[in-house]
Amino acid sequence: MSLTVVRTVHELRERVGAWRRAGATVAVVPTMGALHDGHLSLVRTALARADRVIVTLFVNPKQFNNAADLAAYPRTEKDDAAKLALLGADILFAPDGDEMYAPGFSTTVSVSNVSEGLCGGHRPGHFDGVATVVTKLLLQSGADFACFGEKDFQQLQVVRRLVRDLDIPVEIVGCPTVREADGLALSSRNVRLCEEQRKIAPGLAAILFETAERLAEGADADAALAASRLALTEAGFDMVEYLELRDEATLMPVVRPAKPARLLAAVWLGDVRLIDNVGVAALTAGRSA
Ligand SMILES: Nc1ncnc2c1ncn2[C@@H]1O[C@H](COP(=O)(O)OP(=O)(O)OP(=O)(O)O)[C@@H](O)[C@H]1O
Ligand SMILES: CC(C)(CO)[C@@H](O)C(=O)[O-]
Ligand code: BAL
Repeated sequence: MSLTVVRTVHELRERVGAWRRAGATVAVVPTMGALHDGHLSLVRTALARADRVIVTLFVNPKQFNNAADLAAYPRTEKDDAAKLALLGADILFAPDGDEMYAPGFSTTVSVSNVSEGLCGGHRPGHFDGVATVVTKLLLQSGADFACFGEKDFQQLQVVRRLVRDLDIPVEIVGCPTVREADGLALSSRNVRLCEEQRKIAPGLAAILFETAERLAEGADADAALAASRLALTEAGFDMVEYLELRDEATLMPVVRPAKPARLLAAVWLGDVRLIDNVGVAALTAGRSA
């Protein structure tokens, strides 16, 4: 089967309806394009889960709180389609702005609690934009499965929450972060790093993994996080936007990881913002804080 590029919700529904009548299951992978191996790992997971796979490509203006970031976002639809055809995805759904948000569009999906703080605290309106477009993509595709990367960990929890709260009949599949050989999490924004910044960038993952290990061994969280902030600055990052330890499921702040936790960070190199996160094993009863 070859890849079909679909531009309208009407055509998407027609095609999915035909698959359904033939008894096929469907997975969707929402993206903003500029596809790299991180995205492709989501597509592979989707192909393994379902008979048919839709990849969506929409650079969603509602989730950008910074006009320059939106303008600089890479757009490479032709290359993206070629990669997806090679992998065996069935549909690339790439609507234009008016198809997604018809004139007069007035609805916002807003998820509280998990979307507060972290990226939500620093990108006002971002998760309202994400929740609104993801809700639309899930309803438009009617998929049984939807794959999201753990690289955007808070986004994954926001999506899990909205699907539960709105009774959308889809299983959310979280997929592990794909990294470069030096540990840097793949991201469409990495191409904007200059040579010097690219050398500094893997320091983020290295420091997160080291800190996670110290926390799992019972190190004092405040002291460990303060040391890591300093280490990030010394490594050459221009700004540490946040570095926090949160409960893995609720994203509430934690001081001692009695349950599985996540260490999440956002840092800046020049005008490029990088995010990453790693799991922190729960302290066992025998370990002291
Ligand atoms: N390195 C990665 N490993 C696994 N999944 C990823 C990775 N990078 C992105 N994804 C996932 O791909 C999906 C689409 O993400 P998106 O198109 O925003 O790509 P991105 O590389 O994260 O771009 P950005 O520069 O916006 O962060 C999301 O579910 C995201 O979590
Ligand atoms: C989920 C998403 C495609 C919604 O626009 C976007 O936030 C992304 O690419 O992670
Ligand atoms: N990967 C999350 C999309 C964004 O940064 O807007």
